[in-house]
Amino acid sequence: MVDFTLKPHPTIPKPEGPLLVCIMDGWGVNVEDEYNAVHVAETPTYDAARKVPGRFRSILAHGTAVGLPSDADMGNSEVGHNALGAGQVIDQGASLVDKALASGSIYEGEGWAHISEAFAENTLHLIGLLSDGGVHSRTDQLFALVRGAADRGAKRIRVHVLTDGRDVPDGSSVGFAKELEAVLAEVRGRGVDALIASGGGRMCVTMDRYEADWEIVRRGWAAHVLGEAPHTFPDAVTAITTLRAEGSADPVSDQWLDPFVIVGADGEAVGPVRDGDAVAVFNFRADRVCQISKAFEYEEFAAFDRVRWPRTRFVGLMQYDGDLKLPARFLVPPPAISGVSGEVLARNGLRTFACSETQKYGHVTFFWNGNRSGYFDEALETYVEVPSDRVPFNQLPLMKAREICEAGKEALRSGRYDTVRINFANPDMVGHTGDLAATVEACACVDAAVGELLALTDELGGRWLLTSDHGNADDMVQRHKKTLAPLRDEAGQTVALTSHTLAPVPLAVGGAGLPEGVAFREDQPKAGLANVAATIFNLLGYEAPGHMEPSLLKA
Ligand SMILES: O=C(O)[C@@H](CO)OP(=O)(O)O
Ligand SMILES: [Mn+2]
Ligand SMILES: [Mn+2]
Repeated sequence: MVDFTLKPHPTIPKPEGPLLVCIMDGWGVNVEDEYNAVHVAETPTYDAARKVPGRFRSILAHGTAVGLPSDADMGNSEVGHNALGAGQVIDQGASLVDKALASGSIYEGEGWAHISEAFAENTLHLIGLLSDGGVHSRTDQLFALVRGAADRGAKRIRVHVLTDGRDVPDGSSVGFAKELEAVLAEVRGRGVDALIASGGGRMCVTMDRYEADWEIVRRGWAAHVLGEAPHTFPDAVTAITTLRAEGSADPVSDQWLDPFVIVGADGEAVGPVRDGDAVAVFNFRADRVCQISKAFEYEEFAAFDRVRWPRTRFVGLMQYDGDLKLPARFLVPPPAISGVSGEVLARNGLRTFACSETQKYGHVTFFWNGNRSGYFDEALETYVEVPSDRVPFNQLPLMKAREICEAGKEALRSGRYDTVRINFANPDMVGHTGDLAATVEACACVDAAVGELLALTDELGGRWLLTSDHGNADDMVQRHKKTLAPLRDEAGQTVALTSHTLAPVPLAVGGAGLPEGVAFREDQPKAGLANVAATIFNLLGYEAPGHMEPSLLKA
């Protein structure tokens, strides 16, 4: 049972001004070389914070420290914000799916029973991100599901693939498509009619998030469900290699492949979705599959014209939104995240302001609150979303940092909030483009905006905590596994790294209202993101709640 009562801290008094909590998304602490955009950028705010003895350290943001299956797993926004907001290390989706596959329990639940009703007479469609990145999905889990369905009576399987190049190297989607083809050939050998049916790049097709651009989802619906796309191909490997060479994005990459449909010798799409079919989304992470789930599941739906809405047996690999019960049926129960800091604050009458731009809006609200889409107490909380641009973000590395900064300042000045929580998306979203120069600019923009927020917090006699959710901008080049030397292509150019990194992230505290003796303790060298929530309670003048990982402050 969670005890929600907050007790005053014995030595740290409540602050006179507000507490600013600032997340610089994708800002890691890493080797300081020319490929580290954080290091290359002009960052006077960050540099000053780093110099204060006892008030700067790094914390772990990847692997088992944040509930991922292994320490080879890079961190990501979902697990990062879950850990930051909950103050607990929670077994995350990827781990839960691994366990359910290993024990076979995935085949015993209501979700599997629901889809397996369609196996004898209809088609099972599997839709999701095709890579081993482990952020949204993993190919080994997809392959297990294909084989598991074939073993359990599925007669016809169609896979709809979203190419990655963001959590894994650009160009790797060809290899993943080949691996999937081999698994499908294997089950065809057992008499199952199994094919890849459609696909497209994850940033262009289906995997929009937080309703940034429904057109992305509409393109996916057209390809997966209606069997319609601007490009048709006889197979997925041909589709991906051809579109990589000739697609319409500039530059074309796995992330931005146009939608495509696989057609048979007769020119007909091999796998549109029909009434009575089963559809399973095989991503475990929620944000980028909520919208496609709504399109399948909701009878009332106005986001785009579906043209045709097949009545399907729909499941998610997990339930993606517990408040919305979306989707109603799922293969693996999602992590139970309770006693999160947002709820503790609300139950104690403390007032919260949270803000980011669309791309990260759900990160500082939904993920922060343990995957809950609503408020704990609307009277005490204000959430503000600044609409994101709809361009590849290296074109506009400033993104919405100015608008977010202004919204944050207004909230700080208003005196209406005990905590003001801000996420700056730039280092992460620009880092994912692989464009080093633009990412350097992104880091500088964020540093400047953070500088203004810290200065105002000081002026108001407040306190601040500066951190991140995982690395990204801190390493922008793919490296030789052993020597760590940058990889180069045939032309001698270094090969960009578009993914997150395994780097730890900064944690800095300060503010004119922070009593002098407050500093980080030295006995928690392995601390991670889950230690931040308790630290925040201390900064607010309270003892850390007992169910959370310990605070990192001594006072
Ligand atoms: O863009 C995303 O979906 C992921 C990377 O796959 O990034 P983040 O975890 O930072 O949201
Ligand atoms: Mn992130
Ligand atoms: Mn990211």
